[in-house]
Amino acid sequence: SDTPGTSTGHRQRAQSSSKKRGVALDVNAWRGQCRELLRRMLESADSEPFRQPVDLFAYPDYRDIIDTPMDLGTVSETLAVGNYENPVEFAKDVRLIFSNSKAYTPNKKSRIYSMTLSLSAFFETQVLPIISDFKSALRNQRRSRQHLS
Ligand SMILES: COCCNC(=O)N1CCN(C(=O)c2ccco2)CC1
Repeated sequence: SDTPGTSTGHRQRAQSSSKKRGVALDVNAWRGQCRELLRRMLESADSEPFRQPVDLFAYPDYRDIIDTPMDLGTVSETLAVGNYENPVEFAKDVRLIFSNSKAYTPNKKSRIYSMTLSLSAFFETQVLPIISDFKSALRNQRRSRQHLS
């Protein structure tokens, strides 16, 4: 229950504080969060077919069907060298891995495709808060910069 008689008054808000609603709105937090999400995906057995590019000698028709190959190793490298500007770009590449698998699979009961389904279900639950926290941080940053202009 509220402490009786407490007044909120005119609390001084530290200018530099970017904390709102208890969430540290850090526009750069997404990168470490995505790196950690990738690490957890790579430790899962379900990611085994998706850690490296597809072997075109093992799957000679792969490029007849798939225009833009993608794999978790490539995503990790792109993230590490700073070539994603935000978590939405990162998620787009990871989702490409799953859509490629769905497009290539000869049937929906294939073992590798079933691994895609469980890995993507895990990914989507984990990436959602990373993207929404980033978008909040961006709104907060623009709001605080706007009053400076
Ligand atoms: C050990 O991993 C080597 C690289 N990966 C690889 O060769 N793959 C993964 C991608 N892929 C499929 O998504 C698929 C769907 C149905 C059958 O395959 C084709 C096979």
